[in-house]
Amino acid sequence: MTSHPSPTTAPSDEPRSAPVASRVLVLNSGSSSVKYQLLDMRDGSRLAVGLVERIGEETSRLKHTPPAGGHPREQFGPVADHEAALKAVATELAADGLGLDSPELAAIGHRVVHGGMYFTEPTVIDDAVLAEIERLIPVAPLHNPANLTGIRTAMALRPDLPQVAVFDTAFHTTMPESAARYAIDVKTADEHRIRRYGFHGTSHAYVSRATARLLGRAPEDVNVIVLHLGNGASASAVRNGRCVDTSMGLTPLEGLVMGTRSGDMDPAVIFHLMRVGGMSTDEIDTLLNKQSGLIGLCGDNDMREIRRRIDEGDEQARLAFDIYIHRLKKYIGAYYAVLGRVDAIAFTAGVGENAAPVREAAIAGLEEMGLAVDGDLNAVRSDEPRLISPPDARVAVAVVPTDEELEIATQTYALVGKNHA
Ligand SMILES: Nc1ncnc2c1ncn2[C@@H]1O[C@H](COP(=O)(O)OP(=O)(O)O)[C@@H](O)[C@H]1O
Ligand SMILES: CC(=O)OP(=O)(O)O
Ligand SMILES: [Mg+2]
Repeated sequence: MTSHPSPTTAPSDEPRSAPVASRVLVLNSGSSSVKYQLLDMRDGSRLAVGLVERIGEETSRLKHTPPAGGHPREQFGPVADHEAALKAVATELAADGLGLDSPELAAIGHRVVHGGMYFTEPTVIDDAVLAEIERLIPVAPLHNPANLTGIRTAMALRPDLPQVAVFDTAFHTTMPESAARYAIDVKTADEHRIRRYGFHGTSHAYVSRATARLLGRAPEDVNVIVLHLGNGASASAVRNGRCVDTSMGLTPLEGLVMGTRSGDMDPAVIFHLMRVGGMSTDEIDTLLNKQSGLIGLCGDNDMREIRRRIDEGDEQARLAFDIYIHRLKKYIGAYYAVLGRVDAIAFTAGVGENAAPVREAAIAGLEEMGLAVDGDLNAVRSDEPRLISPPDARVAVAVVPTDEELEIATQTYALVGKNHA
C-alpha cells in the first residue's frame, strides 16, 4: 500500500461527522520495548510497522518497516528511555512522509496494561485518566510506567490529537464475582481493591471473535478457551463472547508458567522466602517476575531455544517444558469445566502461533474431552487463522494469530468517530 495524499483537512466550521482523517498510530509500550503500527482505518491496512527493543541498554535496536515496497530499516545503538524511543519512531515515520504532524492522523491509540476497575472501555486520555493509570503502577510495575511515558511523549508531540487508552483489563471486567474475587477477607480485599483483573484482554477479545469467524459462527454463539502464550502468558474462558474467567489476577504474575514469571504457586512460598530465606519484598518481586518461569527453570525464556536444547537431549530444558505444559493442561481442564461446553480452543501469541510441539503436548491425552490435534495440520506454518484438529473432532482446536495493534486501532478509531458524530 502507498501513503495517500491528504484529501482530508476539513474546514473547522463543517458539520461534525465521522472523522475525516483516517489514520491511527498505535503504540504498545512494554517494559523495555515499544511496538508501533500506523494503520489506515478505511481498510485496516498497515502503512508502517516497527519496534524499538532493549530500551535503556547499549544494544538498543530500532526496526522500521515502511509502506509496502519499502525495505525495512534498522538502527543500532543506545536508546536511553521510552521518550527517546518514541522520538526516534516519529523521525522514522517522518522520513516516509508519515510524520506525526500529518493531518491524516485521526488519533493515537495506546495499549495500557492495567486499568483497574475504573476503565471498562477505551478512553480518551486527559489529566484524570493519566492520574488513574499512575495510581495503578504498583499493580503493573513492569508495564504501566512505560505506557505512561509513551502517552506523555505522544501528547507532547501532538497535543491537539485525541490520545486513546485501550486497557488490557477491559475485556475481563465481565468476569463474575465468583471468578474475580480471591477467597480472602472481604474488607481487606475491598480496602486495597484486591481482586483478579486479568490482562492481555485486547488479544483475548480479538482472538475469541476471530475464532468464532473461523468456525463460521457469531461470537455470541460460541464458547472458546483462548491460550495467549507470549513472553507473558494467560488463558481465558469466553462464553458467548464475554470473558468469564482468566488466569492472570491482581497483577500479570498469576496463572500460567511464563517466560520469566512463575505463575501460580502457594502464596506461603513468599513468607518462607522472607522468614527463612531472608529476602526482601523487592527481591522476591524480582525473583518471581523476572527470574522465574522458563528462565528460572532452565536459563532460557525463548521457546525456540528450549526446543533446540530438548532436541539435543538437555534434561533441564525438558523439565522446564514439561512444567510449562502441565500448567497449561490444568487450565484447559479448569476452563473446560467452567464453560461446561467448549466449541474451540485457540492458541495465540509468539509461542501459541509458532510452537507446534507446545500445542501438541498441551492437547495430548485429552481425547475423552473431545480434543485432538492432527499432526499434519499442526505442522502447517501460516499467518492465517487455521484449524489443527481432525475434521471429525468434537471441539475445534485452532491457531489464531493475534493482532493487538489492529484491535487497539479499531477501538480507538470507533471512539474518536463516536465523539465526533
Ligand atoms: N518460531 C517460534 N517457535 C517457538 N516459539 C517462538 C517462535 N517465535 C517466537 N516464539 C516465542 O514467542 C515469544 C514472544 O512472544 P510474543 O507474543 O511476541 O511476546 P510479547 O508480546 O510478550 O513480547 C518468544 O519469547 C518465544 O518464546
Ligand atoms: C500483561 C502482560 O503480561 O503483557 P506482556 O505479555 O506484553 O508482558
Ligand atoms: Mg504481547
